[in-house]
Amino acid sequence: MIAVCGSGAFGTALAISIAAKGTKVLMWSRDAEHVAEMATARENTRRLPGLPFPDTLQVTADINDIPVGIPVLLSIPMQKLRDMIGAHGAALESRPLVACCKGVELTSGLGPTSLLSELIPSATPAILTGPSFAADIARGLPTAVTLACADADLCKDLQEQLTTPTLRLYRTTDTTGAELGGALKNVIAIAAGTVMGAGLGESARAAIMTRGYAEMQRMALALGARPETLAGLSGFGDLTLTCTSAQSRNYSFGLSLGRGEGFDGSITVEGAATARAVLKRASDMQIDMPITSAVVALLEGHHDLRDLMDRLLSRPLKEE
Ligand SMILES: NC(=O)C1=CN([C@@H]2O[C@H](COP(=O)(O)OP(=O)(O)OC[C@H]3O[C@@H](n4cnc5c(N)ncnc54)[C@H](OP(=O)(O)O)[C@@H]3O)[C@@H](O)[C@H]2O)C=CC1
Ligand SMILES: O=C(CO)COP(=O)(O)O
Repeated sequence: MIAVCGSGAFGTALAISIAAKGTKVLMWSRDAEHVAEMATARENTRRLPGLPFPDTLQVTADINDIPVGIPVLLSIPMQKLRDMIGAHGAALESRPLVACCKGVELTSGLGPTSLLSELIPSATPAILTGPSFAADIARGLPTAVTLACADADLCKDLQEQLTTPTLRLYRTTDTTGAELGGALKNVIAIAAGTVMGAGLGESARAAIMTRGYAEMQRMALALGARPETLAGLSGFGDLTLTCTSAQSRNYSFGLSLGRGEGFDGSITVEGAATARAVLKRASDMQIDMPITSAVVALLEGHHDLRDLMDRLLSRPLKEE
């Protein structure tokens, strides 16, 4: 048995996929009304409509229903994870906790596994990340992602528990690389969407993706990530998906920015807060991140897009 905390699009998709192979899954949400709705409809009509729950998937609004010791997947947006643990951490002690979110916390500069280690030292943190849209996972379309956990034996055990016939997990002990890949690619996806929304063309997007990847590597390697993790599913793989599909909320947010249109503020766009958190860390460490810096400037309304493109294009010429 496993549990999933958070019944957003991603938590629900993982719960459906894992339950569909016969594993018992208990999904928790803080919202009792939503839980009652899901229990009756046997689907999550609010966040992932049209994808029915297998019989092995149950829902609860009481986190204490989660049995002691079983692995818990935490699918809560990065900037909300501290609040969620603050309110419910006592029920999550002494067990594997698999962060299923992508970002860097604005207030602390920590990624999901470091934050879990700080808040629940008795638990063993892991992270599940990589190129995967919730709807694709829930529909049973073929998907491959990275599972990272510093405890190699536990990582192997979790890999077996969480892999399904259509959701294939690769494992690594490099939690730093896996979580930074997932966090940083969202910032570059906003930039890629902006370029496309502004009609600057696919060549410009390819440049943003490639130089964005260079930026991701500079930051991640300086923080101890392994290059092969960045080149894998959680880094290059997710960068490719997120910068090229309008299914991505980060990319779509960028499209709206580029077109000068508004964007629904209730939609989870992890890259916006992460861009600010990463830029602060980068400037403390004196790491050059011009695309991240341009995204932050755009978000804060300090410069318009044309001005920012001119700045990027007029940087000193250098070796690749
Ligand atoms: N959607 C996708 O395709 C993918 C998403 N991810 C990642 O998964 C993470 C979650 O995204 P996603 O599921 O799409 O987000 P959603 O916006 O769909 O859902 C967020 C969920 O978190 C819950 N939540 C928010 N704040 C709290 C809190 N303080 N306490 C308890 N629960 C809380 C929400 O509950 P409530 O409804 O009550 O507000 C909701 O269930 C993100 O980091 C994202 O990057 C990764 C891969 C794919
Ligand atoms: O992380 C994702 C795909 O791997 C989902 O991206 P968005 O959060 O931009 O929708």
